[in-house]
This record gives sequence, structure tokens and C-alpha cells, in this order.
Amino acid sequence: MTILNHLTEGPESAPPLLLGPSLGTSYALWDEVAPELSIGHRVIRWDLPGHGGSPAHLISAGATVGDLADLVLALADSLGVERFAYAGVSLGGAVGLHLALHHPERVSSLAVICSSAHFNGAKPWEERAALVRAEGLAKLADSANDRWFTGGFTVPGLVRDHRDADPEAYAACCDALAAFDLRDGLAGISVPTLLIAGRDDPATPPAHLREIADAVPGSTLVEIPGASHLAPAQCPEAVLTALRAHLGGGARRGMAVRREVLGDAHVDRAQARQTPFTARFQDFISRYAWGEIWTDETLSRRERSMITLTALIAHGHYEELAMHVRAARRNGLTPEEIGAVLLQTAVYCGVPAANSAFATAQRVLAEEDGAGS
Ligand SMILES: O=C(O)CCC(=O)CC(=O)O
Repeated sequence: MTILNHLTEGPESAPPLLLGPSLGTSYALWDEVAPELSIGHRVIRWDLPGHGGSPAHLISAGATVGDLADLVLALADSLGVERFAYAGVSLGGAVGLHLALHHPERVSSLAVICSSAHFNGAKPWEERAALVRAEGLAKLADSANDRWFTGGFTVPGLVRDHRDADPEAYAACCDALAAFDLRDGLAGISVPTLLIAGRDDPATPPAHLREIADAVPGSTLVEIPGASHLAPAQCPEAVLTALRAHLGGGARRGMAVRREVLGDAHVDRAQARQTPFTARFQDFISRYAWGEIWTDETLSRRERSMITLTALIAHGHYEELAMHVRAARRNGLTPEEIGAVLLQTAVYCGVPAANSAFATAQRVLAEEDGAGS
């Protein structure tokens, strides 16, 4: 089966993030945003059928947003991606809403940008589809700047993509917009959801995003001043800031990993000791050390423990070492393996450092042994 044209960026082991485009554009819509997001994600941005590099035959007249969602799932399957974060603009956002409602097991989080749960009924899209089927896209592309951007802003490449899209595929996407109305399903969306509205978006004004925010439990709404319909192209920094905060979920995810590695008792004690003076530092640790580094699956937790033990010994942090000997046991290192790591530090960190480390580790392992017996 032919799949959607796409571009993959970022480490293969990072959490996958799929980015969907709007009608008439291509994955170049994400040019100013995707490279930044790919620092912490395996970003996969895709083209609509007949747009950018995707074959037009993937869609036909009378298509639905569900059909496009199936193509996105087929793309994810082809890349071995089971579960992914999703962000989409306009029609791409509608695809995200459909996925979150009908395939929640595949979607870890959703960001809906300059989009809607309905696109003002069927009529305008039926008319546009008929126009494009009759006359092609050149005339419509001439007005793209007014529909997509504010104040003389443009992205020539996106306007070119609009002009070059396949008219039949573009019209079929209009058919999908005409038939789309997910308002009744919004309350059933349970994945963490972010809505981003362009304050000056004539196609899907902020009221459309507000309607989704009011209905999707626990969702967040961000409104971007100065943005029209293609906010990621016109206001990439604002979109990035909102997406980073949404996707990071760093503190929450970090706290979960911190508990798995250090144990509930330790984390509860640290939390109880937290004061307004230390709160920002604790948050930093949870988000950065645990939410970004320890969650990165490039290295296993066993490997991360070995590295951490070595670094702590090298710097003489013996209190932290005790904590990380316990963590190393929780991450699956045997006492013999911990001993082998410490022995190696005698070579690279010095015998006195390893001497102190052996004393600390011996005490901790004996305590653990006592607690276990
Ligand atoms: O190009 C436009 O006029 C906006 C079309 C729209 O609202 C659907 C989309 O951008 O995907």
C-alpha cells in the first residue's frame, strides 16, 4: 500500500510526534517549528494526499476525515509507531480530533491548532470543491495570503504548494471538511488536549477552539495574538512555547520515573522537605533530570545507573551515591555488578575515591539485605 509522503526528524528512540498540515499546504507548514521539537521527539510530519509529495490517488471524492485518519495510522504502522503525540493544523487538527476520539489507544496527547470540531457546515466546502474541480487551484491560491496570514505576511513556498496541489485531491479534502462534525464526540476525548487559536484567524476563529476547550475535559486553550490561520508559519515561537509546555508534560512524566527509580519513600521524603525556597529546584530536577534524561530510552536504566554511580564517585558525592546504589539495585544491577563498576572507578577516579565508594555501597547493600531478610 502507498503511504503518505512524510519527513522524519529527531532521534529514533525519542517519543514519536506526528504533525498534520492544513488544506492546501504541505509539511513545510511546520518548517519553523519541527526542527526545535525534534530535539526531544521523533517528529513525523506528513502531507495530505495530492499535496506536497503525497500521491493524489490516496483520496477520492466523498472522502471523510476518518479516511485521512486511517492514512495517518497506516503511516504510523509503516514506521513501527504504535502510540504517538499528535498536533495538527485545521484539517490536520480535525484528523487529530478524530484519532483521539476513535483511536485513543494510539494517541498519547493531542494539540489542535487553528482548527474546529466543524467547519461551518457543508455548503462553503461543496462550493469550493466544485470551483476547484471546474477551474483548478490557481485562482484560489491567489487569495491564499488573505485567508492564511495577517498584515502582508507570506510564506511563498506554502502558497506555491497550494497552487501545485492536485485539484481532485484538494476537492476531496474539501468533501472531508464538508462532512466533518465532531461536536457530539468532544466530551468523549480523554487524552491530554491543547487548543491553539490564532486571534485573527478568519477560517477557524478563536470561538471554534473555545468550543472544543469547553467540551474536552481538562483541555487547555492558548490564543495567539497576531496569528491568523497558519499560526505555526506566522508565529512559530508562540506555537513552540505552547507545544513545548503541552508535550513536555516533563514534570509529570519525570516524577513517575523518579518514583520508579528512587522509590516512593525517598520521593515522598524529598517532597515533604520541599520549601518555597527549594520548590523551583525540585521542579527543575523532576522535569530535566527525570523528565528528559532518565526517560530517554537511548540508554537502558541499568546503563544510566552505571554511568551515574561512576560520575558520583568521580565527584565525591557519597550521600548521592548511597541513594543511587539503591536506585541501581531497583534498576536491576546485582551487588556483583555494582562492585564491578566501583572497581573500575578505582582505575579512572582513583583508589581513595573507590575506597570511600566501596564503604558507602557496602553499608547500603547490607541495609538492603537486612531489610530483605
Ligand atoms: O485555505 C483556507 O481557506 C482555509 C481552509 C480551512 O479552513 C481548512 C484547512 O486549512 O485545513
